[in-house]
Amino acid sequence: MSGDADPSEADTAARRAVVAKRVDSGAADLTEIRQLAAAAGYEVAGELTQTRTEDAAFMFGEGKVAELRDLVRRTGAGTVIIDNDVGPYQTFNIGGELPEGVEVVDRFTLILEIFGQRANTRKAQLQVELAELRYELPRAEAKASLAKRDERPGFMGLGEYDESVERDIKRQISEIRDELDSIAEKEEARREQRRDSGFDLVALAGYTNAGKSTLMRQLADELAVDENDERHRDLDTTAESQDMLFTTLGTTTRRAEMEKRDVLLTDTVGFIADLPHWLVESFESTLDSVYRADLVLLVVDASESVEEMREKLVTSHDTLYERNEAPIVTVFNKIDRLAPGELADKRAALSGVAPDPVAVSAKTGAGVAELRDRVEGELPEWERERLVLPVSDDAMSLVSWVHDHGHVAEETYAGEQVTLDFEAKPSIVSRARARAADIAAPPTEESA
Ligand SMILES: Nc1nc2c(ncn2[C@@H]2O[C@H](COP(=O)(O)OP(=O)(O)OP(=O)(O)O)[C@@H](O)[C@H]2O)c(=O)[nH]1
Ligand SMILES: [Mg+2]
Repeated sequence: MSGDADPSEADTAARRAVVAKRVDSGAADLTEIRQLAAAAGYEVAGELTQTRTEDAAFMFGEGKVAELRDLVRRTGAGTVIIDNDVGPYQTFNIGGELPEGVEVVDRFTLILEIFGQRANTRKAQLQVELAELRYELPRAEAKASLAKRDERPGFMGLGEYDESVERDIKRQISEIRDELDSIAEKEEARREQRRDSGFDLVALAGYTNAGKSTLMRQLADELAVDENDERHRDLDTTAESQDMLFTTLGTTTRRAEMEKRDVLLTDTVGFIADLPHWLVESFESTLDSVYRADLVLLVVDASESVEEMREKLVTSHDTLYERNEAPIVTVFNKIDRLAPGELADKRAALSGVAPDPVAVSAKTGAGVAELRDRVEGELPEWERERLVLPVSDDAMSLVSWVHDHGHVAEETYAGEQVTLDFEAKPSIVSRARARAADIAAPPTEESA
């Protein structure tokens, strides 16, 4: 290609990619990396796999790298995406063997690229920046120490690296952490406030593409409760959601319609297997709404094979295991895509990792009513209380407060008295009792 190709053509070439993967043994599976590449907006023009032990210099064997170069030439790809943890020197070396200007991207930079494109809130942007810096840090360290020891004079061709680069990265990391901490504190305060108002907090969790956002639309009211909602095209019921990984990056909260309980439902970022710790940690607070929920709905795509479902369930449980405090209900989604009998077989095969799952189709709405019942059944128990109050303005305001924060079974008026029979969270019941006591025997001037 000539150097002065028109920019849009150059752009198309850059988005055309070859995907490659090396495994130590067995056959390399490119399904996921292809999906990730598509999610980042690449067009996959070729693929290459190799089964062998890792080559220190090139990741692949040298012959394979030559094959890769030919494939890149043939397809006119501008990017090579490698589904391995490629070291900084390996990236540099592979790049040196490829036609001029071809970029080498590894699995993690690809995921970061997707996150970067989807980050539409301050928090998500900070998290992406943090992950990028944490990816960069060990590379800057390696470059700095190499430059210092002057072992590889030619290495400076990569750019001038010294310790100030490293120091700068560390300073930026600590600034971003501080800002993320203060965002997390505000979110925690908001969660507590919502709990105090009688809401139960339910979080949707699960592997990316399981159908969490689609299920959210089935369960939620029209009313949005988060200020950044309008930026989530996810929630737009008219938008046809795509079969894509990581469509949701931030979290969104909406009220869900339940029989008795007032539920706030939060949609979250999807899990994915094999993420390096620095990436998981950068997005940790995204999962706070899962860890701190009253109930977690763990959504899995039941149209996948039993093996895939098991692997994803295990990944999800691993992610939840350490920090999660809430009970978990497993939801088998996409049952509209199952053959007769398939659901029963899968239930049986997965009973060890998913005891008693609820089966739904977020698309058709099948099973969603059962899911609502199950959510109400699994939420922490409410307390029952009966209050008898003299009819007054204060009593009426308490009655409407109880309606807002709990479920009133009976409200009867007899003479000058109102009897209120209701259920609510224990904390709500005790506040109602205290207010009722004040109404029955108003505090005197001195004690007020
Ligand atoms: N056939 C069928 N497709 C579904 C169902 N639920 C979701 N989908 C499709 O599955 C794809 C992913 O759905 P999403 O709701 O975006 O998945 P998600 O879990 O929010 O994904 P991330 O936001 O990437 O974590 C979309 O193409 C949906 O239309 C279902 O019950 N049946
Ligand atoms: Mg989603």
